[in-house]
Amino acid sequence: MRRIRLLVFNRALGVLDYRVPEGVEVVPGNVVIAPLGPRQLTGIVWEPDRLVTDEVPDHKLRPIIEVLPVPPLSSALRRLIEWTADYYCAPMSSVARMVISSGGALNGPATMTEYRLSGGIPERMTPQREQAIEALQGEQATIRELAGIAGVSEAVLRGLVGQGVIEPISVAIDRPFPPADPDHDVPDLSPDQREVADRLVQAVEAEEFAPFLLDGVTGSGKTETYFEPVAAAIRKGKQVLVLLPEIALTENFLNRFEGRFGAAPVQWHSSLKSTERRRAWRAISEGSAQVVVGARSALFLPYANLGLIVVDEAHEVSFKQDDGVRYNARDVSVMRARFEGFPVVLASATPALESLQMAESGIYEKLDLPSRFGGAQLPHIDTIDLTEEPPDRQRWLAPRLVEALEDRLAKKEQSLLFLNRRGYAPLTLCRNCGFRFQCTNCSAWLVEHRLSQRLACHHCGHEETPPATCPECGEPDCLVACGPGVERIADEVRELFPEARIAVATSDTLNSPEKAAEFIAAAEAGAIDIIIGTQLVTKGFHFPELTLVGVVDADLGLEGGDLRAGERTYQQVSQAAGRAGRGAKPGEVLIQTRHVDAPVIAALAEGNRDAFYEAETEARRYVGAPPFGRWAAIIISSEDDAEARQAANRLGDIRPHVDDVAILGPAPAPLAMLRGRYRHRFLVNARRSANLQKVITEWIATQEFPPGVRIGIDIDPYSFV
Ligand SMILES: Nc1ncnc2c1ncn2[C@@H]1O[C@H](COP(=O)(O)OP(=O)(O)OP(=O)(O)O)[C@@H](O)[C@H]1O
Ligand SMILES: [Zn+2]
Repeated sequence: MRRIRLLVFNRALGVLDYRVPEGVEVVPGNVVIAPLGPRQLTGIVWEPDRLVTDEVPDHKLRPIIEVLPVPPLSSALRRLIEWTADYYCAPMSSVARMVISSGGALNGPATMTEYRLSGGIPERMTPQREQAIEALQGEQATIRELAGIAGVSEAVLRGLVGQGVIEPISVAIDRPFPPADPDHDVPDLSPDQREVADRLVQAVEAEEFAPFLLDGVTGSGKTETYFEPVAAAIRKGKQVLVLLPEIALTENFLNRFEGRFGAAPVQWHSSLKSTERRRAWRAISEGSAQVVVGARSALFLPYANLGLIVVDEAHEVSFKQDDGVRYNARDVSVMRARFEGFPVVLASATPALESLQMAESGIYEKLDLPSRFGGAQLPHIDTIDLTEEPPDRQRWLAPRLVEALEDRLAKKEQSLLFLNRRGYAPLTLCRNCGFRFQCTNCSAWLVEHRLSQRLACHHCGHEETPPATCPECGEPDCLVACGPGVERIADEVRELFPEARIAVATSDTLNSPEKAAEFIAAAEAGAIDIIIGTQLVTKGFHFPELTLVGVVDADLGLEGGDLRAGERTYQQVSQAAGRAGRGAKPGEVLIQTRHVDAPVIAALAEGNRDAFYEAETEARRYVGAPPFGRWAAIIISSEDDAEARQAANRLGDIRPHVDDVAILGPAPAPLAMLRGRYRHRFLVNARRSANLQKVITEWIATQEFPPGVRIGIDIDPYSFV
């Protein structure tokens, strides 16, 4: 009688015991199918002593149905799942689901049908058929892809299939990825780059846990530098994961990767088709995927043989997941490297204070690239005090910034205007009665998007068409836009410089890898004079002709009760500034602000990074914020406000009184309603000595909540809404 314990992908079911039938081999980490009533469920075999459950007597155990044909999850990965669940107060099943993130991959090898020319000739030739036959010589793909290649409709090709001119071929879906060649095109590194690269290569060869902070100024060539340890890992037959914060960056990265290694890496992100997902998942789990580049979700995949993780732009907020398992991929990367015993590189020009602190206390090894590659200079930075040099009425660009733009246009150089606000205007109101357009599901204003002619909520995605009359007072043509978004800045630029070629770059306009690639190609080819963009364009891009960066509103991020506002502003503005003057010509940055004396702005203006970090460190030490203490946010939400408030108050009444842990609240969350749910919040501030997770889990566990109430726990939060 062999009993096994399963972690199943259903939080309510949790942990279940089963019997292994005669002749079936099972080891911990196997993914299996088991019966539950009339249904079937998927589970992972776990060590029984690490998962507690009420034991079912032997005679009641049902046999599992099948062991799925995928490699068992390694014990290191199982430990990572446990650690992540514990640290982020999340159910293990939810973490495990991020590992098994392609249902299709679990079913073993599969085939699909592709088509190619058979050599036959159609009974009747038409111009389109002729065109197709000519274009498809030597091609093999799906009908849809072939239609794209030939520039004819799918119907034309189906007609040719009917006549046997095009024939179906069965191919394995999971065909191998082209191999990367570590010696394909090795760059000449600068002496600084060489030193850093050598140290990292050495660490890869040592095959031991080693965390690095690669601290290099914008344009220092961090990518070329970390490609060397990537090459070293490939030579050793180890897999590599490169995490990028944004899908828009992938295209740029892919080109550089292909140039260096002669083949594209394996990609992992949310826009993959399900066949691409399963192909990638299987290659990753079997070890044939050498280098994977992906968004944060790539971190939990079951790599057979990982030997290096690089987290590029490691300070980026997008590594933090804000729903489901609220993990930070930067921090979990370090844990994964530790469990599996390999180096991890956090690369950034503006590291998180936490990362710098780890380096200072000797836990991370710090590697520096203090100057730009190829002799390019860091840009000259200046502030524009909007209280002294204001723009004209209903304008947002101060005269000095307009002059600078004009100057670049005359010199045929590129400019970038950075404003971290999508759409046309963040608020629309009625001139007659003052009515403000608000989201019906959230306590947030609707943002006008003029290009797509809609009012949109940036929190829940709710959209409306702007009405012709005010919904409150019925007055026609009375709506006014308040404040600027990037679209409005674009209008202003168009009016000022009708001849300029401009591009708006946001997640609305660059919403697919193809569109991002098109934008990058146009910008690199000098086909854009002025780029107007959100934080999306501040990271990673390298446009050599770009010599002017205008920060339209540096104060924007400083508003509100965000505990990380200072750091985020510093990072965003420096990253934006970092796009200027990366080529031969020097760069200039103009920062528009109303608070020239604010420490962040002053540090930015002086280009004095240390001053900013010192001030921020002191401020954090004073309030016990990370890295000196820890924060957690607990959000209690319900569709019924009274229910949410009562649940929060009851929880508040029984709050634990523990040394070193302060529990603030409950209070309505800054975003008091989100997606139709009312939200009340506790903020927990703990010293490092306290066991924050234990205090929170035990506290929450003492209460039963009505079914409509949800409790969200966010450890080390980045979002304070
Ligand atoms: N050793 C090298 N040989 C040739 N070109 C290089 C080398 N190192 C860097 N470059 C080039 O210099 C430019 C800047 O490098 P890269 O974009 O990697 O900088 P970065 O440090 O990532 O900057 P950021 O933090 O701003 O993204 C790129 O065009 C890159 O191809
Ligand atoms: Zn909304």
